[in-house]
Amino acid sequence: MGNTPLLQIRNLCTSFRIQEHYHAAVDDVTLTINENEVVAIVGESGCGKSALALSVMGLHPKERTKIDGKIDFNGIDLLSLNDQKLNKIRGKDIGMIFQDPLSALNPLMRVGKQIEESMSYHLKLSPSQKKKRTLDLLKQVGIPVPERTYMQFPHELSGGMRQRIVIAIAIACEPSLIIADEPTTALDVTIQAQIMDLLKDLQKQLKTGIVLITHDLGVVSEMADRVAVMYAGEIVEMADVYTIFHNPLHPYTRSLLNSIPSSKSDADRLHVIEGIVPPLTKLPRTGCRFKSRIPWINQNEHEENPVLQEIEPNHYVRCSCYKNFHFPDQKVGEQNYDIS
Ligand SMILES: Nc1ncnc2c1ncn2[C@@H]1O[C@H](COP(=O)(O)OP(=O)(O)OP(=O)(O)O)[C@@H](O)[C@H]1O
Repeated sequence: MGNTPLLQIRNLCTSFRIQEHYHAAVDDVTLTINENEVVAIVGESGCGKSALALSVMGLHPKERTKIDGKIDFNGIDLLSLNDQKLNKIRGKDIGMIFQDPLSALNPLMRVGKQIEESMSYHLKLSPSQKKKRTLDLLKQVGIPVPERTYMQFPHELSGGMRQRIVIAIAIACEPSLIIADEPTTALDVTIQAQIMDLLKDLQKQLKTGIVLITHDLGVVSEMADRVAVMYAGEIVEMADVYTIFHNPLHPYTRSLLNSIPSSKSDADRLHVIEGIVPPLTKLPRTGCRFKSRIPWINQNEHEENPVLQEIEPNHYVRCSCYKNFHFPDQKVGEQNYDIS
């Protein structure tokens, strides 16, 4: 993992127009992804993960979206680019992998041609060079008989195989950054693990930076170098993956960790905070946004204007409510996570 910044997101606010007002789904997010680094963005549904990713890729509908802040990719200010210039970067320098491989692929085009198409747009290769590279890519993403799959249509492939094709397209131009938004959510559990293993291997080979968006902390522990935990549009905790798993501080992070299925005792399951992320129009915009989900905590434990504070080197937490936080059936200071 290098320390050269690849993507620098500064004070990003992404707001959507709902009726006549704009509501921020991403609210003042600052985050850096270094070269060859995997940064996971985690949080429940509706916390703003996809809104953040789509902002980086410039894929929000312009007429209903307002984006403020700065997104710097390799020294290029992405927010200042028009679609034509963004298209030159998307798919070439930034690869994308979305949740649903079927909707990411063209149902009417053979798999081989789809991979070649992305290369045609960005690379100057002869038809035979493109075909050779496509077959190599199919092999690289674990397709057993590349020559056959080259000629197949997406509907002839399983979900896992389709996601492998999407990954082949994402890496076709050897991007320095991949944005993977819930890359395995739509797949069977056994296939999920295979796809994550593939992504992990490719990341090591290609030394690509990855923004990995997921609500699955199991996936995070396998793959991420650093983790940003988002709640209600804000980052509430950010640290390296070891710290997040061994010394989580924000109540929301502690609760998410206890919601990981497998190997959790019944007691841990109790320590999962009830409720959901409020819809955009009902998000609290002042104070600690998590306050309403932990009503048993004394009001004066929360800060009036919580900001992300670096409480130890490279470990950031928002709001002082983490300090004396406990789950309802716990004593203050009692840990609910495995620190072995
Ligand atoms: N284009 C849009 N117009 C209006 N509201 C939107 C739009 N896109 C997202 N939202 C809202 O913004 C909030 C954040 O959504 P987002 O999709 O980023 O969440 P998420 O954390 O990625 O969740 P999921 O895992 O379900 O995709 C949600 O309340 C969502 O309803």
